Amino acid sequence: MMGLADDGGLLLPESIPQLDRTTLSSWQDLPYQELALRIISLFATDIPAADLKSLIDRSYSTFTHREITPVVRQDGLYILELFHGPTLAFKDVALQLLGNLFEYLLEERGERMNIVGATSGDTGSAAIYGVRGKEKINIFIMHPHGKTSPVQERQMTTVLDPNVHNIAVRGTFDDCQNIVKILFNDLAFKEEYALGAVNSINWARVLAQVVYYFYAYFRVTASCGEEIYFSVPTGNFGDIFAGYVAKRMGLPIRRLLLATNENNILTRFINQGDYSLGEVVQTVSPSMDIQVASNFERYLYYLFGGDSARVRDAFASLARNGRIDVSRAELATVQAEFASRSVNQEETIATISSFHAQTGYILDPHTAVGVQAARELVTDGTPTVCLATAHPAKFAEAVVRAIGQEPPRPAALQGIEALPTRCELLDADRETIKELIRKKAR
Ligand SMILES: Cc1ncc(COP(=O)(O)O)c(C=O)c1O
Ligand SMILES: N[C@@H](CCOP(=O)(O)O)C(=O)O
Repeated sequence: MMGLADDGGLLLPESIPQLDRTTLSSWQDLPYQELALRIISLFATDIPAADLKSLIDRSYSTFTHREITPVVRQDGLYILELFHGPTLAFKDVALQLLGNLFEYLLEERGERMNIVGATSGDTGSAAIYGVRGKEKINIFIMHPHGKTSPVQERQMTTVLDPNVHNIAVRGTFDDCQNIVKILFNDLAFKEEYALGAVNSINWARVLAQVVYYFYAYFRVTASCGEEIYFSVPTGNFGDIFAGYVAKRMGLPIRRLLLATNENNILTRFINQGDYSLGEVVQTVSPSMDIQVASNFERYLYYLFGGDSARVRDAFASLARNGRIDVSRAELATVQAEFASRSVNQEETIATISSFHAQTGYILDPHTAVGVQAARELVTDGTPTVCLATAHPAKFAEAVVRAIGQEPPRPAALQGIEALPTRCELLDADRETIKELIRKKAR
């Protein structure tokens, strides 16, 4: 419920449960909701099992596929479709649940909450759909003005419920995320306005995303013990960090393949140990146009052997010198756990095109980044699951460039251009955003 810890750091569980082969085998055939209950219960020990079950069932009843996150086989790869929720991106898997968890806990405590979030396109609409119309919740979402896809922007700004406030910020996603962190670090403001977080700084977001790594693993392996790869298109390091948690819990993942677009700070880190900030580049996979990968801090905690003081020093160094350094031995650990490729826009468009030509399947540009990275990195025949993080209809322009035709539009997007919108255009300035929250908070 608190989002960031009071010292400005990200929260983690005290310990990560370890699963043995027998437990894993007994989960092999569970439906998604049942599996979610088993995994989330290991962490959410303060919510009675019957309540958690009903929250999970309600959250996934809004998905249009009965399997919630089905896996399909295409061109020798397994595609984990994470876009069957209300806003057609993987964020729905966590945010449908988070909206209901917030409502449940606020009701229990007799409290209200003002959510403040940042989005490069997908978190925003998924969070808005997760909490729209909820009595005790107000939501403020900042997106970088003109830098999301047109569909992403409309999915947010056409929601007119009185508890929803969209802010187009003159700046980048990093500016928006920075303002969120500044507001959460202003403890007096955080307390006065009861701020809540929907970004992956909220541990519950990561936890809900852990589930589909298990679900996909069980779909593509015959027995527990076989090792596989996951290829994850990455921006804020949240989704792939969920995979890392699954691996630490004992899921047999040989390596996580981290795929970036031209905003490749994480690829440079994994391949050369170079974590140095650059300028944000606008690409055809806009949701990954991020330099400061928020969850990287969580990974560093484990890489540094649980030494929080070193994590704090690393981020002080980032603020001072624009870079974080690790030792050779630590880099070797990183490279044993991850492999990485940066895929540029031309390659992304070419991947959508060639994949479509070979299979008839249309990839969205973010998924295409992950597919291309997998094609380059997997040379040993190990089964590989590529996370399909969004539906291609959210990024029609890029798809048309690649295959010369629009992807089919799901019902959720029909007529969205004709709907009225509401949004405020503001500077990337903390005081301006605070002022708006003061005016609209309930
Ligand atoms: C469609 C899509 N793919 C990939 C990503 C990257 O995920 P993460 O920021 O968790 O690394 C995002 C943004 O979060 C996204 O919206
Ligand atoms: N790509 C994200 C950026 C925010 O990431 P989050 O996972 O921390 O919420 C988006 O689409 O908004």
